[in-house]
Amino acid sequence: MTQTAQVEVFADSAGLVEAARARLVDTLVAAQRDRGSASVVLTGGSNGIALLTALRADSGALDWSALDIYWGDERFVAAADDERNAKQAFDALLDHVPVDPARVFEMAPSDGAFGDDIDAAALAYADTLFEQGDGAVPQFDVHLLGMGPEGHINSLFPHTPAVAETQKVVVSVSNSPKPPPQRITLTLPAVNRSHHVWFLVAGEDKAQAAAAGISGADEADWPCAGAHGRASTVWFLDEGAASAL
Ligand SMILES: O=C(O)[C@H](O)[C@@H](O)[C@H](O)[C@H](O)COP(=O)(O)O
Repeated sequence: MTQTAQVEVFADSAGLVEAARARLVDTLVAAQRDRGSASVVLTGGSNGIALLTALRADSGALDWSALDIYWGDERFVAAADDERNAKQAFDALLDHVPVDPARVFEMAPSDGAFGDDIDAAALAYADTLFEQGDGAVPQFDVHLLGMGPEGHINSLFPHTPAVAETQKVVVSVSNSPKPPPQRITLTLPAVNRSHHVWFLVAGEDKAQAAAAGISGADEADWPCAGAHGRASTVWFLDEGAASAL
């Protein structure tokens, strides 16, 4: 069932990142205690990566070896390209903590197993999700989301086929309005399998999108409005991003 969004406002981006870090550790540790393992979907962007840097410094009682790690979207570039969300995540965190490599599920790069066939790479990620979820997208414990000023989340941009997708759980995007143009992204039906969906949003330029997302605008206009966790939807905002609420 979709819950009402919770809104948490902090003085600055450092404050929201630290609050999200602490709550993420608590949520994942609780899932590991209850089920033996936990799962998280990572996001790119400055706040998403700052959260990973913070986790490297303090991950409390989190058992890194019992954590499944996914990505909500990826720039379809070469594996070594600094634009790649996964590369940034390895640099900030994953190269420095004892994750189980078999539990880290990256989207393919443009020089990987599928070469430049972005549709095959997107299909392969859907297969990975179905394998891990026994035939359905896993019910992720936490799906983290950054957000652009026009309300995009993952690589779901306003008024695009990707944000309107209702069947496929992973799609390719070949003309992203924000570079790089080629991306792979989870769709809203996949995001919305998550127990918790948490937005990490800072800056006054995001205020209108945050207000639209929180008040339940049309997701074609504001893709952020279409993402909901089954147990919680939390907006971690700084004062600038909260200024239009
Ligand atoms: O290429 C992209 O699409 C961006 O990386 C984007 O998805 C990012 O996550 C958000 O724009 C939030 O970014 P900030 O956290 O830096 O505001």
